[in-house]
Order: sequence, then structure tokens, then C-alpha cells
Amino acid sequence: MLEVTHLSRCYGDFKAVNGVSFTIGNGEIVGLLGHNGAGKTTIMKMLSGYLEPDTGSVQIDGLDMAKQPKTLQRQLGYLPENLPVYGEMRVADYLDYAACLKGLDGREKIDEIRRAIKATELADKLHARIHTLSRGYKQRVGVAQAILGRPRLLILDEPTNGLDPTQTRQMRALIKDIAREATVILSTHIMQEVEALCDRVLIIHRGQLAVDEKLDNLRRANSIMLETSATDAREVLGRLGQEEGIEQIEPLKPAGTFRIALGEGTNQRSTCAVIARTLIEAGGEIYRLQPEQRDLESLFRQVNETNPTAQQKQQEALEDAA
Ligand SMILES: Nc1ncnc2c1ncn2[C@@H]1O[C@H](COP(=O)(O)OP(=O)(O)OP(=O)(O)O)[C@@H](O)[C@H]1O
Repeated sequence: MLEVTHLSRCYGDFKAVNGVSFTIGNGEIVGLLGHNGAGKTTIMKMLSGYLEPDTGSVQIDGLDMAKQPKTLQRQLGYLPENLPVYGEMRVADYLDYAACLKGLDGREKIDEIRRAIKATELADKLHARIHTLSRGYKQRVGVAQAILGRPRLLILDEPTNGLDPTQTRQMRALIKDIAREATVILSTHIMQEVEALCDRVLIIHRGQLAVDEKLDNLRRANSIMLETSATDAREVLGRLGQEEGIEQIEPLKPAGTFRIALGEGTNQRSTCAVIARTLIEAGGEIYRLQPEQRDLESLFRQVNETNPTAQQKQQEALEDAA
């Protein structure tokens, strides 16, 4: 459905998005996660055709955004980070205007506006001027314009930003509902949002795609965290090999910390016992040996630990020098 290939974009000398590629199938809900400034909004602007990539391409059902932007923009709905809703306009007038921009007219336009109003529960606010609405209602107006014309691809930049818990719950229910008919890609800083809504997560780190993982796989992942005085644990444990189900031993910082990835079906407890015995026999001390908690939050932390920012690298260099 959506195919993104080697997408890059600079602002001046600064590379905000660097060689990002992924594909999204029909009906998926995909979460785009990343720290402030990671490049999420820039990616979403390129997906929606509002910003041209320097290199790379965006294709929807085989059509290229660079070649047929108008055709494709009519098939997608976009909720930008900062809603470009015109404060002086009344909600009904704005939706009428947005429907015209999408090429809707006549009976179809009226039906679509009605459907969007119903889905976003905006009926009570139709005659209100947009600038008088609360943040949550403004967000609903943004979503209403995004779903006009039943887009097959919906791009939502921080859809629950600034909403209270009740509004957030309603917005998530609405997104789930919309996703029954459309593919959805949404950006957020909120891990629970991804866990509550998405089938899959893409984590962007400094403009690059660091993780592309289905949430089901993430939950199933099987690994052990080890902290030991034996900084050569990789060699010591490497001898155990595949028989104990050990697939990979990844050294982390600080020295003596390792992530041990296990094969499918390996029993973590018995492998932990073998690891402990082997290290102690080799004269090592064990400070931590436990199955790794694999949730989105720990994966996000791990991405940032293993891909430090320039500032973190500088801090580490200073600490090493001291
Ligand atoms: N118009 C612009 N001119 C110059 N730099 C920009 C521009 N827009 C974005 N940037 C920079 O590009 C980088 C990526 O910005 P972007 O808005 O895509 O990040 P983001 O992941 O959406 O961040 P946030 O979560 O804070 O919204 C940031 O360093 C930002 O300062």
C-alpha cells in the first residue's frame, strides 16, 4: 500500500531524515516513535506530499507522490502537528472548504461531511468559530477534515497532543474505528499510545530508522541481561553456543554488561542457570542475570543507549577522560 524508499531530507546543512525505507500494508496501524527532533514530522510531511524529499520516493499503491501528488493527496488524510485550521471560520464552513479541496462535491460532499461530523462528535459545535474551541475540539476538527473522502491512508501527527484523558480515550477509539477502513500511520511520544493502538512500531533516531518491529514480536522476544566482572564473558559463554539456545551475545555499556539473545522456545531460567555456573567456574562474579523485560519503553531506551547522540558521546568522552 505505502512504500517508502531511501527517503532523505536536509534543512540547510542539517540532515533531518537520512535514508529511511519501510513499507506498510493495507489495514495496518503503525506508530512512528522518536525523541523530539528525531525527524517524525519531516517524514510525515514527505509522506503526505507537503514536503519534497531531497532523495528517495513515496509510493502509494504503485503511484509516485513526486509524479502524481494531486491524485494521491485526494486519497490520503493528513492531520498535521500544528493544525492549519482557520480560527475565524465556523466548523461547518471549514469542513465544507476542506471537502472542496479534496475534490468532493454535490451529494457525496454533503454525505462525507455528515459522516466526519458524526465520527468526531462535532454536531454541537458546527456553528462555533474554530478559535473559540478547546484544544480537544480543535483536534477533532483536524481529524474530521483528515477523514473526509474516506482516505485509504491516514497520516496523523501526534493526534492526542494536548488532549485530556477522556478526550485521549475518545480519540484512540476513533482512530481504531477509522482503521477498520484505512491504513493509519501516527506519530507520538507516548509509548502507551502505540501499545494501545498499533500493530507495528517504527522508531526514528536522529533521522534514521532504528527499529521496525511488530508489537507481537516485540512481546515474544526472548533475551537475558547480564552484568558481570568477566568482561570477556562473550568468549567464555560463546563456548556454550547453540546447544544452550544462545543465539547472540551483545556487549553493552558499561563494560561487563551483555544482552544475550536466545533462540525461540529456549527456557530462560535453565539457560540463566547454565550461564551462572559457567561464569562462576571461570572465576567471574555476577552482579545481574535476569530475563530482559522487552516492552516498548525498554526498546526505546535501548535504541538511545546503543545509538548515543553527539551530546551523549561528548559526555561519555569527558567521563572516560576524567
Ligand atoms: N523548517 C525547518 N528548518 C530547519 N530545521 C528544521 C525545520 N523543520 C524541522 N527542522 C529540524 O529538523 C529536525 C527534525 O524535526 P522534526 O520536526 O521532523 O522532528 P520531530 O521528530 O517531529 O520532533 P518533535 O517530536 O519535537 O515534533 C529537528 O532538528 C528540527 O529542528
